[in-house]
Formats: sequence, structure tokens, C-alpha cells
Amino acid sequence: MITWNNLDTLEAFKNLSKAERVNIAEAMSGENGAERVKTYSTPMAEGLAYNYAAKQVDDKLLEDLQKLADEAQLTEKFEALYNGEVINTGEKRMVLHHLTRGQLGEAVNADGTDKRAFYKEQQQKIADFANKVHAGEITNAAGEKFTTVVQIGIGGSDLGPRAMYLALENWAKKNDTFKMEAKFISNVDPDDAAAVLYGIDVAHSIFILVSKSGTTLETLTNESFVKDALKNAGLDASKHMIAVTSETSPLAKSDDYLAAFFMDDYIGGRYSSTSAVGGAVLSLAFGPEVFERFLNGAAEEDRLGTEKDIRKNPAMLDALIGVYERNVLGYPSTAVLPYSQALSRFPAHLQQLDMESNGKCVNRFGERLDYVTGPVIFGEPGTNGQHSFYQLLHQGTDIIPLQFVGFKNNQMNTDVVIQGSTSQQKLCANVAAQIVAFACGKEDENRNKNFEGGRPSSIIIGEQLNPETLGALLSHFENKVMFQGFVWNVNSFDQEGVQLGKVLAKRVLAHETDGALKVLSDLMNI
Ligand SMILES: O=P(O)(O)OC[C@H]1O[C@H](O)[C@H](O)[C@@H](O)[C@@H]1O
Repeated sequence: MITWNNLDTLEAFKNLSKAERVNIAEAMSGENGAERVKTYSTPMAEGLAYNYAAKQVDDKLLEDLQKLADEAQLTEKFEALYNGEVINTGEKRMVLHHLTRGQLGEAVNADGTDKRAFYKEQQQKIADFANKVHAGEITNAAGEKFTTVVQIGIGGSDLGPRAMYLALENWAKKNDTFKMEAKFISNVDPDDAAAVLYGIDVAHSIFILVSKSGTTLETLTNESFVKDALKNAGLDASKHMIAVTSETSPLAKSDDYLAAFFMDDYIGGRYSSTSAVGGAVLSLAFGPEVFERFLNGAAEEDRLGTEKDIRKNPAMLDALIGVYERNVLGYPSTAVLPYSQALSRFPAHLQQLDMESNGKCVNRFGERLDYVTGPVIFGEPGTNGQHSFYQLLHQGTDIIPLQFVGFKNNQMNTDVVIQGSTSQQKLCANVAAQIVAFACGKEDENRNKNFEGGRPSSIIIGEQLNPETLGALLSHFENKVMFQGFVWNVNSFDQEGVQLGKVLAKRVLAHETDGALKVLSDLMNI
């Protein structure tokens, strides 16, 4: 029997609050620190490892976190989720994104079909379509090959797929699997679409309209923008556009598209990178085999999420340490710092994934919570971030837990030795140095140059960012956010908080405003 309880009612949480605080600076110094780096590491899928040596934990605290995991029934809740229980209570929906990449439990039937079979069927249809485009069997009206793919979508229909595309673009070029360049149009700012259209050859471009709901104003506006551009170029828009949407959306039955591929209401936008939402653009850009390898990496990581032992379940461990930092230590935000230029948009994706999921102040039953939930998430790739906001991370008044990601090898296999080391070595040296600098600090008589240390971090380390490791990385964070939502007893799968602004914007556009909104509308010249 699963029970959904608030965090502050759990005995294990009360104990956790009383636990002695670990001094990271001490723990990470000398032989002790060396031993921690070796032992406080949990294997992930595809050769990745989650290293939490520089987190504010010790064996005793890990035991307490295990008790919290058990009492909060995290494994059981995950099991219920992947077996098709209605976990998204706000919208009365199942939560099935794991089924887009594997079958963790029982068959889930809905809408008259087996859902795993449905997602696989869509993936296969996309693969067939992509193969035909690459082979020149599906072409523009002049019989010429498409060379560019442009995704039109926003939020989950943009951020995840865009981050994944950028993560694999150079890898695919190096590994001869790069098929088509991809571009993305998301913002309703007309300069976004205009800039993308300006830089491409529209006659050889295929546009993917991606909207789960089929009603998002920004996306529909950008679709019209693109259709106009195609028309002005003397082209038939329906020969250049495909759609990815849910079968129930208004777009599903339209004749305006060359083809349509489907996801459904059981996949949240921010969890949709492994569905047709990511599948179409990534299969067109890199080939369906690369997309499949990405799914396999995610599936392998998902399986680790079913482990009860937190030391064998990196997503659950990461989630629990995050809860400890947020609810016991009181840290307000978390920085995601990938030491990989290919992951330049990964933090932006995680912002939506984490904050749209767990930025809630009521529990699953709509009752106000008396404790804090999701932290503010932000980040930039290293080493760039070091020359930007790390000052605050090192010496600011807030302690901000850090999530590093780093790879031993680069993707392009091109490097140079300057001052006795390669660029890749410099990159890796920096991330190692930062972990110790944040943890241990450095005493200095000059207060301005003093580093207090005690700033916790973890790092996910891998050999190279490739389709499999990217899939594993994505799954890790998706499952981390899910487990945290379970602990906080919030519904991580709806997003009512984005509605009010949309409603008011519509009122502004209809000139139905008064008071402050009227004056602001006037100020903005609407
Ligand atoms: O895919 P769509 O239905 O167009 O939705 C796009 C996005 O907009 C919404 O407002 C939500 O905040 C996001 O969760 C969603 O991903």
C-alpha cells in the first residue's frame, strides 16, 4: 500500500534534521578526502559515475537518507508510476515517459493500445520517414533533397530537443552520422523566426511543428510566420512541414502537413525528449540509429532507478542529498555546471525540467506545504562560468550546491598542446580543482582573499559525451526530479503556474484591461 505523506510528517525526516552536520572541508582534506573520492561513487549506466565525495554526507547520514527513501516509499512510488498508476493527479493522467525507451514493469494499456507498442510504433514511423528523407525519396517539390530541419516549438517542445541536438552535433559530425543541420524557432519575438529563416535555404528545409497540446500561441504564431515565408518564396508549405503532437490535439487531423507523428497526454512536455518530440528532429539530424542509441542509454539508467539501495541508485541518492540540502541545510538554489561545451543548453533544459516540476507550494492534494520544495536551478558550462558567476559561488553569502558533469575525452578528437597540456586536460584540471576549492577553501589573513570552503558539490564523470551517455544523463536528472517530487509530496507532472500569465496576456491583446495592467499595456504600446 502506498501512502502519500508530507515530508515533515515522516520520522526519517525528523531524524535527518537532528543528524550531526558533516564538515566538508575536513572530510575532503588529506587521506580522508582521497578515500572519500574513491568510495563515495556510484556507477551509472554507460560507464558514467555519480561521485558525491564533496557532498555534506557521511555513512551515518547516508543511512538516514536510506531510511527516508524507504519511509517515503520512493521505489514503490516509481513502480506505481511505470506500471501506469495515475500519478499526475492534478491532470488525472498517467506518467509514461519511461515507456518511450523501455519497459520497466507491466504492460500499460490505455486508449485501446499497449502504450510501449504505441511509442515504439511512432519511433519506427519517424525512422522510416527520416530514412526516406536522407535517401532522397521524400524531397521538396523540385525533387531536391532536404538539407536542413527546423523545429518550431517552445518549452518542452524546444528546450530538451535543442539541448540534445547541440550535445550530439559535433559527435555526429566526427562519427559520420550527421545528416541534416537543425535549427530551432521558439520565441514569439518575431526576430527569432526571422533570424532563423534569414540564415537558411527555405526551399531545402523541412519544418517540424511540435506542440503536444496544439494550442500554444507562440508556436502557432511561429508556424504562420514560417508558412508566410514559404508562400513568399513560392513554395507549398504543406510539402515542407511535418507535425509532432498528441492525437487529441487540433493539429492531429490537419492536412497541412507532409506527415504527423504522435505522443500523448501521458508524457509531460519537459519529459518528452525521448518521445516523438525529440525523436523527429534528432532522427532527421543524426539518423534513427543514433536516436535509438540515445534511448538505450536512458533505458539503462532508468533500470538503476528501480534499485532500493540508494548507493546503487544514483538518481535517488542525488535526489535525497538535494532534499537534505534544501530542507535541512536550507540552501536555496542549485547550479548545474557541465564541463562540456556540447552541454551548453543542458542547464536551460534542466531549469524547465526541475523548476516546472517541483516549483510547487501545495501537495498532491492541494494543501499548502509548510516546507520548501524545488530549488532555483541555473548553470553554464565550465570553464566559462568560472569567469562569470563563480565569484558568488566561492565567496558569496549563500551556499549553493553544485552539480558538475565532466568527460575525460572530447568529442571532436582535435586538440593542441599549449604550455605542456592539452585543452581537454586543462578543462578536466579545472573541474577537479573547483571541487576541492569549493569544498576545502583556503585560509588567508586578508579576509578578501579568504575562502571559507564547505561548499558542496557532486560530479558525474564519463569517458565521452555520446548518444548513450547523453541518454543516461537525461534519465538521471528526470528521475532525480521525480524522486524529489515524491519526497516533497508534490505533483511533479502538472504546471498550473504557467497559466495565469497566458490568460492575462490574452486579455491585454483583446484590450480588456484596467488598472495596472492597462497602464503597463499602454507603456508597451499594445
Ligand atoms: O508542446 P506544447 O503543448 O506546445 O507546450 C509547450 C510548453 O508550454 C506550456 O506552457 C508549458 O509550460 C510547458 O510545459 C510546455 O512544454
